[in-house]
Amino acid sequence: MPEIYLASSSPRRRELLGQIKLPHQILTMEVDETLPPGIPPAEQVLTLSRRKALAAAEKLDAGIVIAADTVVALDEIVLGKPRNAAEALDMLERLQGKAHEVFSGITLLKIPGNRVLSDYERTEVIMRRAGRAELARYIATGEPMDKAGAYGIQGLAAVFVTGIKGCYYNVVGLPVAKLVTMLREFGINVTACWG
Ligand SMILES: Cc1cn([C@H]2C[C@H](O)[C@@H](COP(=O)(O)OP(=O)(O)OP(=O)(O)O)O2)c(=O)[nH]c1=O
Repeated sequence: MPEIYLASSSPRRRELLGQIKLPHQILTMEVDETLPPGIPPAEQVLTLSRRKALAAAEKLDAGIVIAADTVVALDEIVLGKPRNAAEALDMLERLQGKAHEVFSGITLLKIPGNRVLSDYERTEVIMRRAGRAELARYIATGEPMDKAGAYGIQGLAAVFVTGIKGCYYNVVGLPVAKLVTMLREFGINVTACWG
C-alpha cells in the first residue's frame, strides 16, 4: 500500500483517521487561505483543500496526500475560523435559533503522476436559540477559536445543537464515508487495514 499523508494540523482530522485505523503520517504546511469574495461554499472548500494538497505534495516523492477544508454557510454568508472573541460572538449570534450548512472539501493527490480527486460533503446543523450571556460563556472556554463557524459540535457546543441532517463527521472536519469512497478510487480499501 502506498504511504498516506494527512496534510493537516487539525487534531480532529488526525483523530478521525486514527478512529478508522488508516495508517498515515502527518504533514503540516502553510497555505494562503484567502479567496476572492463571493465564492460559493462548495467551491471554496474544494479550492482550499486542493491548495493544501498541492502544497503538501511539493514535499514528497511518493505517496497519497489527503487534505481537507471546512466552512460554515448561513444563507449567503460563509464563516471560517473567528479571528477573535468579538468575531466568534458575531458568528454564534447569527447561527443561534437557525439551521445552517457545513461544507467540507477533500482532495486526494497521488504522487508521482499528480492524479487529483476532489469532492465535498454538505451537512445541515440546527441550533436552538441561545442568549448573549450563554454564548459569551462558551467563547470564554476558548473552544470556538480554531473552528469554522466558532463552534465544535464534538465539544461543549453539543449544548446548542438540536439536530443535524447528513454526515456528522463532515461537521467535525472530515466526512469519513466520503473519504473512504474516494480512497477506493485510488485503490485503497480501508477495511483491509483492520488486521
Ligand atoms: C463546524 C466545526 C468545525 N470544526 C473544525 C474542523 C477544522 O479543524 C476547522 C476548520 O478549519 P480548516 O481551515 O478546515 O482546518 P484547520 O485550519 O483546522 O486545519 P488544516 O487546514 O491544517 O487541515 O473547524 C470542528 O472541529 N467542529 C465543528 O463542529
